[in-house]
Amino acid sequence: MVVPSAASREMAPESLPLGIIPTVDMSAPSGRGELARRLVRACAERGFFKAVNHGVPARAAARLDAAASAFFARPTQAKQAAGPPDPLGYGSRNIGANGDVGELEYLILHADPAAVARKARVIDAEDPSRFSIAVNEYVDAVRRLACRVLDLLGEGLGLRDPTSFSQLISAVDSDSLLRINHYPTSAAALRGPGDRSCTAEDAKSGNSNGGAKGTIGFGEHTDPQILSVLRANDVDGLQVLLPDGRGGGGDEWVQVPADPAAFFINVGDLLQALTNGRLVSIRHRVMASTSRPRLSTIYFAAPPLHARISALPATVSAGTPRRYRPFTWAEYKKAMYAHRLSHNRLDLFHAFGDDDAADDEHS
Ligand SMILES: C=C1C[C@]23C[C@@]1(O)CC[C@H]2[C@@]12CC[C@H](O)[C@@](C)(C(=O)O1)[C@H]2[C@@H]3C(=O)O
Ligand SMILES: O=C(O)CCC(=O)C(=O)O
Ligand SMILES: [Fe+2]
Repeated sequence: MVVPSAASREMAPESLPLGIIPTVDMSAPSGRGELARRLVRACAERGFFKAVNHGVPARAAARLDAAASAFFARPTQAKQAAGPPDPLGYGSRNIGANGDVGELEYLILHADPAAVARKARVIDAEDPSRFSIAVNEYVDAVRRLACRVLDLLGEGLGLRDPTSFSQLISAVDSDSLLRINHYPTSAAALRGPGDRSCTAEDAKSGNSNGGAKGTIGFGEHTDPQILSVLRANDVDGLQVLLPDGRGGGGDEWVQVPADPAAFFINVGDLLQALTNGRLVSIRHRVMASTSRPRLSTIYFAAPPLHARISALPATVSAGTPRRYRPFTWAEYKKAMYAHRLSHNRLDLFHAFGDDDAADDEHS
């Protein structure tokens, strides 16, 4: 386990070394070109970065947190009216439908305002529009941030159309989600009699319901979508797996120090496929805290279900043949829901020597 030093937490000018946890100043003090290059470096070498001066109003974040905290403070029975997750809705401990368990409760919402309005009726029966307004305002702000990041990545990668990625997530029928996770201090509050907590060792061995130390809040996985935009309160817990050679000495879990004013942005599986592996979808997990509850919100920026995901021409060459066969997001989602959280889903879509010419940039 690597705990970054205070120096690596400080904001670095765009040209300085990345550091274990790259920090990117989205106000572009060194110019747009430098910002685009730094984002590409961070997403290619780490798969994630911490965004500061990101432009998301603190008021939008505070309003959403207040609405979420009010929901999680409700009696269990009232919360269950918004579940079970199908896969949208309220869930507790069970993650997905394949036996994964974590020490959390959560809400998964489709980011579309009509879907939010429908769910708001059971989430805040007293004043559904209060909940919808908080979610819609927040989603608008984080979608804008995600689009800015994707456009800069498109520029930095030299795409023929640098807006190719952001177009996918801003389509009216985009399948983006908002997930709000609540990790209570007393995990026992979520468990029934006889249930045990899930440890890092259990999660590794596929048995996510064991005992002992190092309790897993949310087991290791990659995010399947294009880009994930995460914000959490001041409670640590998020860890990322730095692949061999990047942290020095083998794969290593790195603790990401909490910063409620920042966003933590990671590459999803689809962006790895669209860039032919140039940008990497990083494995991450959350360890449960024993002292204070953690509240986190993640916007998963996704394309429409029918979108065809195929490596963009700028990322395919004779020396770098296509790594994944083209697929639709609907096809990928089907595979993802059929597997455990920790499964390497992109492996299911390997091209195996198929080095056809790349498709058009608009998939
Ligand atoms: C075990 C599962 C939960 C998950 C769907 C899956 O079958 C595999 C991917 C999981 C994940 C991880 C990132 C997001 O939190 C999530 C909403 C997603 O899109 O993929 C979850 C899914 C879920 O909790 O439904
Ligand atoms: O709750 C968190 O901080 C991250 C959880 C996560 O990775 C996810 O929901 O996909
Ligand atoms: Fe995740």
